[in-house]
Amino acid sequence: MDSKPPPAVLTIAGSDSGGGAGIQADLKAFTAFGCYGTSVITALTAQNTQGVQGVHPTPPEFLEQQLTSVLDDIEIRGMKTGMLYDAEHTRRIARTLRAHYGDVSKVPPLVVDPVAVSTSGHVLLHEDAVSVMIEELFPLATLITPNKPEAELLLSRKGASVKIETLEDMIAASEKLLAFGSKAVLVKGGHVSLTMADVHRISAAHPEVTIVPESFLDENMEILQVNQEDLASRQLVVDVLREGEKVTLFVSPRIESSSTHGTGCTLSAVIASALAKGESVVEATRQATIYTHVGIETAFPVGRGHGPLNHMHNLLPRLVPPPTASNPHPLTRILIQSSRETWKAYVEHDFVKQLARGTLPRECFLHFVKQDYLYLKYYARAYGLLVAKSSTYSSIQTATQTIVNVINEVATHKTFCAQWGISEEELTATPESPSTTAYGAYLLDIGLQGDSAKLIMALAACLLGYGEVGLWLKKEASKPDSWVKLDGNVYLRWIEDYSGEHYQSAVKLGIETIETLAAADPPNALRFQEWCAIWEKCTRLEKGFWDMALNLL
Ligand SMILES: Cc1ncc(COP(=O)(O)O)c(N)n1
Repeated sequence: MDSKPPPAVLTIAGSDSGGGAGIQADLKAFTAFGCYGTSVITALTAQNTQGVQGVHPTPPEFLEQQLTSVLDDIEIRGMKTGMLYDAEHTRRIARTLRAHYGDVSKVPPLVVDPVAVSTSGHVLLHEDAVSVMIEELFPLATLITPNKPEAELLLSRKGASVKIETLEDMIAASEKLLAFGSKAVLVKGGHVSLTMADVHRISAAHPEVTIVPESFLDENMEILQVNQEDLASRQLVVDVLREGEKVTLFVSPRIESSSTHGTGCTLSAVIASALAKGESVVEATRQATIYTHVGIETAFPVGRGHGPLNHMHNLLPRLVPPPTASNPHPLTRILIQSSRETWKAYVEHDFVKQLARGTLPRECFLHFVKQDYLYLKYYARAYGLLVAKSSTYSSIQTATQTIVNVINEVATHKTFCAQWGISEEELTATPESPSTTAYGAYLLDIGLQGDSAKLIMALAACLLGYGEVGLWLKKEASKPDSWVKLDGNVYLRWIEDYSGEHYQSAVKLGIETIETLAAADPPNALRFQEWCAIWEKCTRLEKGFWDMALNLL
C-alpha cells in the first residue's frame, strides 16, 4: 500500500442486503482498492442473489442529512452515485453537492453510474428521476457509466429511440451522451456481443482510437497462444470511453459466468477510488476494468441466483482457477500478469530489440553469450536437483530431458562464439559477472531449501521468457515494414533457435508442468504467494542479466 493515507471516497447509493451490489459492493471495492469508504444510503433494498424483494427509500431530509454529515467533516477525494431511487432524492443530492462545494469546479471527481434496473429486472430508479439526473447531476460528473439499456434510456430523453447493437453504435452513443454535460462517458459493453473483428474494424477506420490494453492480441503472452483463429472469434467485452474527441476502447475476453451481480457498482466504485488517488480517467478505467474482470473470473459461489463477483481478489492472494477453454493455462497467466511490468521489461528489453534490429554491439552480445554459457551450467544443475527431488519416472524424465536440451543450447553458444573466434577454453575461463552468480546461486538456493514446486517456478521464468521473446520477434518480423530485420542479421540464428519448434516444444512442456502441478496439488494462499514471489524474482534477475550485457558500453 502507498505510504500516503488512504483517500476518503463516498458512495451515494442503495443498500443491497445480499451484499453483492450497491453500498455493500462499493465499500468492499473501496477497501480493496486502498481507499477509506464513506456512504450515503438512498434506499434500503431487501435483496439477495435471486432478486429484489422490497425497496424502502430513505426519507429525503435524512438523505440530505447523511450527505451533509459526511461532507462537513471528511475531505472527500472521489465520489460515485448508484441507485438514486427517485427525482426528489436525485435533486437533493445534486443540490446539496452544489451548495457544499459552491462551484462545479470544486466538486471532487464524481462518477455517476445511472443505475436504472437491477440485473434481476427490478426497477431501481423512478422514471421521473432520469431527467433530473441528466440536468442536475451529469454536469457535476467527471464520468457517467451507463450500460447499453441505460444509455438507450438516457438517449431516449432526446426524443429519438436509439438502439445500441454494434461497436459503432456504442461510439456514436458516447458522443451523444457527452452532450448531457459530464466531462467523460463510459458506455459499458457487458450487454453487447462483440469479437476482435469488431475492434479491428474500428481501429482500421479510426486509427486515432486507442485500444487498451494495447497488446490485447498478444497480451504479452505469445507463449500462451494456441490458435489465432480462436482469438479472432473470441467473445469480448468492450467498454467505450469518450473524453471530448478522444475515444478509448477497453477490451477484455468475455467470461461466461452468472457471478456478475454488482459489476456495474464495483466498476464505478473502483474508478472513483482511482480518481481519488489522482489517476487520469483513462488509467482509472483501465484499473477498474481489470479489477472487475478478475473479480468475475475468481468469483466464488454465493446464494442460489446470480452471485456477486469476488471483491477480495487483490486482498487475499489469488489462488489458481481451474483451466477453461478460454483460459487453458491459468497459472502461467496469473504469474505473468502478477509481474506484468517486470515481465514486459524482461521480454521486451532493449537488448532484445537491438538484437532483432541487428544493431546490438557485438561486444554486448558476446558478453551475454559468455555469461549465458556460465549461467546455463547453474540452470542444468538446478534441473539436476529437480531430478533428485522427483518421485516418479515421468518427472525424472522431464527434468532429464531439459538438462539435455540445455546442453544442446550450450552447444549453440559454442558455435556462436567459435564464429567470432572465441574458443571453448576462453568461454570456460570467462570470469562470472555478479548478475550471473546472483541468478545461478538463487536457483540452486531455491532448489536446496524448497519443495520441487518452488524450484519449478524458479526455472520457469527463464524457459518461458526466452520462448516469449522468440515468438514475439517472429511475429513482429512477419509484419510489413517490420522493425525486426532478419535478412543479414548476424544474430538470426539466435532468433531462429528460440522461435523454433524445438525450443517452443520445451516451452510447452514447461507450461504443462507448472499447470499440472497447480491442478494436481492446488496451492494454499501462502504457497501460492511464494510461487508468485519466486517467479517475480527470477523475472527481475532475467532483466538484470540483459541490463548487464547492455550496460557494458
Ligand atoms: C442497491 C442496488 N444497487 C444497484 C444494483 C444494480 O446491480 P446489478 O445490476 O448487478 O443488479 C442493485 N441490484 N441494487
